[in-house]
Amino acid sequence: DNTHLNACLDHLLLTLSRKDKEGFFQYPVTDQFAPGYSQIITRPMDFSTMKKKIIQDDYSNVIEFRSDFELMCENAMKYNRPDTIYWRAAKKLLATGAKLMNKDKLLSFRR
Ligand SMILES: NC(=O)c1ccc2nc(N)sc2c1
Repeated sequence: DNTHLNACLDHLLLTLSRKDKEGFFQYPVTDQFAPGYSQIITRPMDFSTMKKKIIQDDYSNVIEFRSDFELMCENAMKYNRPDTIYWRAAKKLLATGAKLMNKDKLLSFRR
């Protein structure tokens, strides 16, 4: 059962979500706000979608959760130019996530 994993993922999501004070990553990006977004970004991801996936038991481990988080940040660094607040927020968020879900540290959690 995913009970323990989901509790961990909820904690990670809350911690990462709190870093996004401007709310750039809370909900799916619409073409209305970001012209041409759906043509440029083939695999959209955002915190609300990640929350839904936790509730639906879609994640089997933290690695899968981290992949969606990284996808979300990389999408923003692909669509937005480096001199934008969105690109800079994504880069900063990505660094926060890397520390929180450090690859080496996670290996020690494996059975
Ligand atoms: N996550 C993103 O890439 C993102 C979010 C919000 C937003 N609003 C705009 N006017 S462009 C834009 C991009």
